[in-house]
Amino acid sequence: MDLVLIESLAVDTVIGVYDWERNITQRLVLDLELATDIRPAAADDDIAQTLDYAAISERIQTFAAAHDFALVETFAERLAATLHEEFGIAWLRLVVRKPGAVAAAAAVGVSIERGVRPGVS
Ligand SMILES: Nc1nc2c(c(=O)[nH]1)N=C([C@H](O)[C@@H](O)CO)CN2
Repeated sequence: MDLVLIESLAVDTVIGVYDWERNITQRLVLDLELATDIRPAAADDDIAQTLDYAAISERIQTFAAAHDFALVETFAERLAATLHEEFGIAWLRLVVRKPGAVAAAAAVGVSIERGVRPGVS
């Protein structure tokens, strides 16, 4: 299985369960592994035959700006569904980190895998 990678993508969004978090934006940092077969794109040297990490990164930015979830769990789940629907991604791993949320930790967050890994039944 091949992967397109997006690492340490910083997005700003309204996120949090506490009252003081509802009127500010905070930074989330995302890592994504996106399953695809890169061979057709490589054979033809054609961006149209692969997952465009620039376009996906831009979509994630607009997603973050448009939503105001309480939980990072909800952010992750809804973003995974959006990327699956709009880009036809068969399988992905998404890590959402919220730096600074816990002072003693470098970051806290969630990691999810969604979809069916190509070649695995
Ligand atoms: N599992 C989670 N725990 C907590 C979350 C969360 O989104 N998922 N959020 C908070 C607060 O918003 C916190 O990040 C504020 O610093 C607490 N626990």
